[in-house]
Amino acid sequence: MTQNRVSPEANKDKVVIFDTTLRDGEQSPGATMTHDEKVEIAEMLDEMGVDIIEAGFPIASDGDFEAVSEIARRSKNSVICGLARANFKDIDRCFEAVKHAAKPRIHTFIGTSPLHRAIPNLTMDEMADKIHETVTHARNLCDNVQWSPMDATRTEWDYLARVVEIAIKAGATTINIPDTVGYTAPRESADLIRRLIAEVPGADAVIFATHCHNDLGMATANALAAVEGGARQIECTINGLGERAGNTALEEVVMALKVRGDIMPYTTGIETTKLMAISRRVASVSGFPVQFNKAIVGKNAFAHESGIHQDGMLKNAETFEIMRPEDVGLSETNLVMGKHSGRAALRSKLGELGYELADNQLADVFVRFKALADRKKEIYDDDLIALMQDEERSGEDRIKVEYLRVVCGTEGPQEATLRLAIDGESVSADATGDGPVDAAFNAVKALVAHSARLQLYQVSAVTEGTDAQATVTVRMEEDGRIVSGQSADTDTVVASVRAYVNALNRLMVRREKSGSDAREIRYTDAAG
Ligand SMILES: CC(=O)SCCNC(=O)CCNC(=O)[C@H](O)C(C)(C)COP(=O)(O)OP(=O)(O)OC[C@H]1O[C@@H](n2cnc3c(N)ncnc32)[C@H](O)[C@@H]1OP(=O)(O)O
Ligand SMILES: CC(C)C(=O)C(=O)O
Ligand SMILES: [Mg+2]
Repeated sequence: MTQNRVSPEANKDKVVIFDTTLRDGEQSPGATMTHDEKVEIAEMLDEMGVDIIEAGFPIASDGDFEAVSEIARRSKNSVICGLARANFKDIDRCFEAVKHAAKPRIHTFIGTSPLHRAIPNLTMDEMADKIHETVTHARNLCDNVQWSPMDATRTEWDYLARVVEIAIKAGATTINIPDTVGYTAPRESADLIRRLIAEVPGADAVIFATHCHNDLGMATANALAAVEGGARQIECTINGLGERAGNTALEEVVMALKVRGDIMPYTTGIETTKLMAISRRVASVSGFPVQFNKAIVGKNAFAHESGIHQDGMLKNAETFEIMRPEDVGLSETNLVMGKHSGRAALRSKLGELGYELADNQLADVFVRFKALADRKKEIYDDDLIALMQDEERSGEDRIKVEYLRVVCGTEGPQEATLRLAIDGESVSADATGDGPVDAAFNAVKALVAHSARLQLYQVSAVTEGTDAQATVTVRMEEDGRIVSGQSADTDTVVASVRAYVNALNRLMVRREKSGSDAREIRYTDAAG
């Protein structure tokens, strides 16, 4: 493959990492991030060496446009890309946002498979013309243009080859081949890219990219197979976040290329020691916890419990570990934290976990840390992460939990007394319910009436033991807006109410963004 004009970093040995956590990742129902959260994640991606950040879909909303623009303005090394449909209005809006970056990219797409061609009701020829005129338009604005035939893996070969050639002739510099519905399999993925590169005129002048979804659990395998076939850009997300079952996970492809360089001799520019910190941050802001057995970044990815494994690990870690935990950012040192620890140890431990705090922030966190240490004998890394996440979530909130008391036992109904501060004003309510969580949630509803429906209530223990903190995730939907809230506490009911209130705070932000009255208080029986 010859070197690409606008991606000089891409060459036959280097795989360009294109992160779409802030665009495809954010399309996961409930994974909406705030403006500030997106800017922060983009800065982390830039610092860890991601080549291209797809920062959003600028035409989708003013909020998306502002976020892409600010990410573009702040970008240091990464190319900043925005998504646009195949029309001039989307493309112009996209360029307006990404043009602030030192290295902007427009990514325009259209569904080319028979199923997707039927939606706009275009003939093959009409769609081919549209592709030519929209890619030409994008290229007239920006010298870095990516084009995607959505649902490429279910598009007829002849038509796919034809439209890829049209896009290249019109000036696309990267051709992305999306497996939009996670339908392909590794051998097919490799063959498709190989054949496009071999048979489409002009293919050797552009970079081919792969964008895989995980519907059949093959997103990582398909992306790596595409690289074997000649793709030199992998589109992926942190923690594999994304539509339905998600996208290829960035941490998986990057570590697979690093660990198996013997059979896949390609490099990436990713600083892998930053993987854990960004994974935790994305889990926190998206409200999507990482599954315990997730490759690379799951809680159990480097944990060994059974005797034979522990014995092997003690004698030689390579017996049961193919990568070193420190290579993905897990700490080597083991500072034991508890009620006797001071600020210096706390600062050092939080630094290892990816949190750099100013003195005043440390002072606040220290108070909460001591309160937790009074209730819990040992404070594990996960406890500290949960505490930090709680601290960040409650910062700007309009509704705060001040006091909760619940009476529960064998004889129902259970009773809850709750005091909230809403915009600084304290309000209280008593409520009953079928169980302590139901009673407490009814008290929240009595104070902050709303029509959002509870979609998910999930509790998991952060660590072991009966004094473990519980992490609670609450997901709610109102008028098509889906929001998630999370919290952790040694008291499950307290964590539940804080998670519920966290979701309500996010709902208010979403209402503000969409122009509806954020203060509007509505009560319907459908609530919860
Ligand atoms: C596989 C993917 O990930 S594709 C990206 C998916 N991401 C998103 O959709 C998130 C952001 N989307 C949005 O906010 C909204 O859908 C908007 C603002 C883009 C459009 O909203 P609306 O104008 O209300 O349209 P709506 O969402 O109902 O339907 C999509 C429209 O886009 C058209 N469309 C879809 N893809 C394309 C495309 N690639 N090129 C041109 N038009 C397209 C559809 O035909 C439909 O057109 P119609 O309104 O004339 O029937
Ligand atoms: C917009 C495109 C690249 C996409 O996300 C998909 O096809 O999955
Ligand atoms: Mg996708």
